[in-house]
Amino acid sequence: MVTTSNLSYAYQNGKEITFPDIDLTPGEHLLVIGPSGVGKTTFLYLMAGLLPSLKGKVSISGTTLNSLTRRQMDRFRGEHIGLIFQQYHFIKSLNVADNLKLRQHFPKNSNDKTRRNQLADRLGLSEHLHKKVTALSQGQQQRLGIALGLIHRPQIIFADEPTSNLDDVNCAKVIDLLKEEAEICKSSLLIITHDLRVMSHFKNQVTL
Ligand SMILES: Nc1ncnc2c1ncn2[C@@H]1O[C@H](COP(=O)(O)OP(=O)(O)OP(=O)(O)O)[C@@H](O)[C@H]1O
Repeated sequence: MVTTSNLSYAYQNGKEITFPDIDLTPGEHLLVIGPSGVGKTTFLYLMAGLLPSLKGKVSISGTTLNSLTRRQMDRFRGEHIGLIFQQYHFIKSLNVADNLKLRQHFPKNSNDKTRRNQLADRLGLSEHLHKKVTALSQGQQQRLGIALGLIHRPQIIFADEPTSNLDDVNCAKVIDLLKEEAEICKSSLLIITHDLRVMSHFKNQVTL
């Protein structure tokens, strides 16, 4: 489902960062761990087609990302990939429910209220659906970021430090939710984390 080979990247004036080859099958989980600054987020951005690789290639469900135009890549990502970022990408002028609705609308043109309510409930956001996102706490924003990454039932879930701002109760809820969503949708799940609470739940790990 997700394979990388001989992948490397270099930021302007930075040295080349090389990455291990991975082969992630449908429904498989993988943790990416390693010290700060080693290139974990860069690896995720390359696999999600948010950065072009310097060398090597990424294939997702048989599509080689380098072969897509930027527009095709945006559409492909919107359809197949769920991204959970360290920094949130919300529309600040909209409330929580409308951010979720917008993510359902593009590109799948869905308006599945049951799905929105179910995810909001699982992530403890039900009573905040009509709040502006700027009125949410850090932890609530992180949980909304997780809902946005999952709402369209992506085939592949990439999550960058999804539990960094969460207390133990919400961390456990998020781990359960990620596992369950991956199980139900047979999605591949790749998580970058330093969080020992997450690491103890996933055996398959690669260290950068
Ligand atoms: N936009 C950028 N321009 C230049 N250098 C960058 C940029 N983003 C990251 N880097 C550098 O590339 C290297 C890898 O960064 P990256 O964010 O991928 O590391 P990381 O392992 O995810 O770190 P952390 O665990 O602290 O989030 C670091 O040395 C970083 O300083």
